[in-house]
Amino acid sequence: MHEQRHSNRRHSTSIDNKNRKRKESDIKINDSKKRLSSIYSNGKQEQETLSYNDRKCSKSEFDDARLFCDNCNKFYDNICPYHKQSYIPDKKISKSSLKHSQRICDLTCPDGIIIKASTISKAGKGVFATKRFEKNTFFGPYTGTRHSNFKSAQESGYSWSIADKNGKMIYIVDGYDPNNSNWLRYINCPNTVEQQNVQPIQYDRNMFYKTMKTIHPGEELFVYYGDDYARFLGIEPFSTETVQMSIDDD
Ligand SMILES: C[S@@+](CC[C@H](N)C(=O)[O-])C[C@H]1O[C@@H](n2cnc3c(N)ncnc32)[C@H](O)[C@@H]1O
Repeated sequence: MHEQRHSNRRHSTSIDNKNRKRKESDIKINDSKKRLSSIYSNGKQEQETLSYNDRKCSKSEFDDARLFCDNCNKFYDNICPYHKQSYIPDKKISKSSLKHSQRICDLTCPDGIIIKASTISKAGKGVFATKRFEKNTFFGPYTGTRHSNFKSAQESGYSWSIADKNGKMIYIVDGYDPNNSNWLRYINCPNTVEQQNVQPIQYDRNMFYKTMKTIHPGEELFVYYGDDYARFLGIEPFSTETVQMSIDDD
């Protein structure tokens, strides 16, 4: 799997180093968002102007610059030209207007998303829909501190690893810090395969979340963290190979 949820802890670097890295990663995230939103928000026009490739991709050819369409069961260089997909970016916030007690991640929820106590006992907070979201709606990207300290990622409980096409980790994105992360950090792991309604998609070196089915008002969002972390939470692993790279079998 390209995506792996790690259990536990943060790393430490100097403040300057941290700020510089944060700026660099902000630029990269913005590029990916622009790509995804230009593809999705302007889909019709893009379909005419961008060339897309409907060649089916094998696992070894996995390349996160392409997007998988569940309906066609194929990868495309850009948006699937046949099936509707949409992208909902985070709510924009002005850091200067933040009140003392506010945490940045809590303010990034887009319309139709709220954070409150999870339906899973002792799981803390979770994310709920207050309006309907269609299948194939993208959210994100997942934001956080970027580093490559596997051990600290393991201890954080809020980390995804971003991998190259050979499965080698490029970096970890760690949403542990509530002031350097977004609302996606609150999405819990489902206890059963039926509960799962969101899947992680690595696209353009960022982690996005995509709805796997229609989500109705009142429903909690759940993304499977992977077998290892499921075990850590005491959940019977049920890897359904839902990640982008692995839905390409005949
Ligand atoms: C990425 S955070 C999710 C947000 C977290 N609930 C919170 O309030 O900040 C992952 C942590 O949430 C809790 N969690 C997520 N899914 C869970 C589940 N199915 N059962 C128990 N705890 C869960 C665990 O403490 C886990 O380390």
